[in-house]
Amino acid sequence: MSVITVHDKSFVSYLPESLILEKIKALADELNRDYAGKKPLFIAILNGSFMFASDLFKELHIDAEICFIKLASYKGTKSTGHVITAIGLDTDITDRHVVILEDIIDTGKTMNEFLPQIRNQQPASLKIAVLLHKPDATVFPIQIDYCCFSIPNKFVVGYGLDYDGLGRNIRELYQLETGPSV
Ligand SMILES: O=P(O)(O)OC[C@H]1O[C@H](OP(=O)(O)OP(=O)(O)O)[C@H](O)[C@@H]1O
Ligand SMILES: Nc1nc2[nH]cnc2c(=O)[nH]1
Repeated sequence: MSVITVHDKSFVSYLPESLILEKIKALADELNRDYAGKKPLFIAILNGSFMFASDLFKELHIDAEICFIKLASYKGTKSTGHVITAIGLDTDITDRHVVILEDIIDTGKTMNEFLPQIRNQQPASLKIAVLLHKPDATVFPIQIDYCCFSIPNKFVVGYGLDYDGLGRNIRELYQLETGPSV
């Protein structure tokens, strides 16, 4: 087990890159089957999902489009409770098969605030695919359609996820040594 320090906190190794990529490949296989002939539109939520979205999209072999929006609510290891849309949606999603890509659903607040905006635009279908889900931390009821890993309620960094701006470039996932995230 390796330990790293990011800012003032210690994190221990949790999910190796090989396992993350294996799960993403399995998810892509499922999406290739479920969305064949539907030309889905993937909406990736920046910043945290950039690595997940990139690795997943490379494994899709069907006709598919991707666009990006930027939502943010975390400061340090805690949710501020306010979800800010820093870059909004610039693509018409009416009658499109939409799949939202998120790195993590923790409290569920971000998704809970974003989903009504998407539903208002009447997509043909709407599904959510996440790399990580913390079921014990989720307080807003979100239906997650595709999930790579259910994880305990501990703050994680790496593979696109940050602690106060740092750690996104770490290839594997690390977990805070002690304590819950919120
Ligand atoms: O379920 P929740 O408790 O709302 O947490 C999930 C959100 O938190 C992270 O975003 P963050 O606000 O850290 O922004 P970032 O992606 O730019 O790091 C993550 O990317 C999700 O969007
Ligand atoms: N980096 C990071 N961002 C989050 N946003 C919500 N939960 C988390 C988490 O555990 N780690």
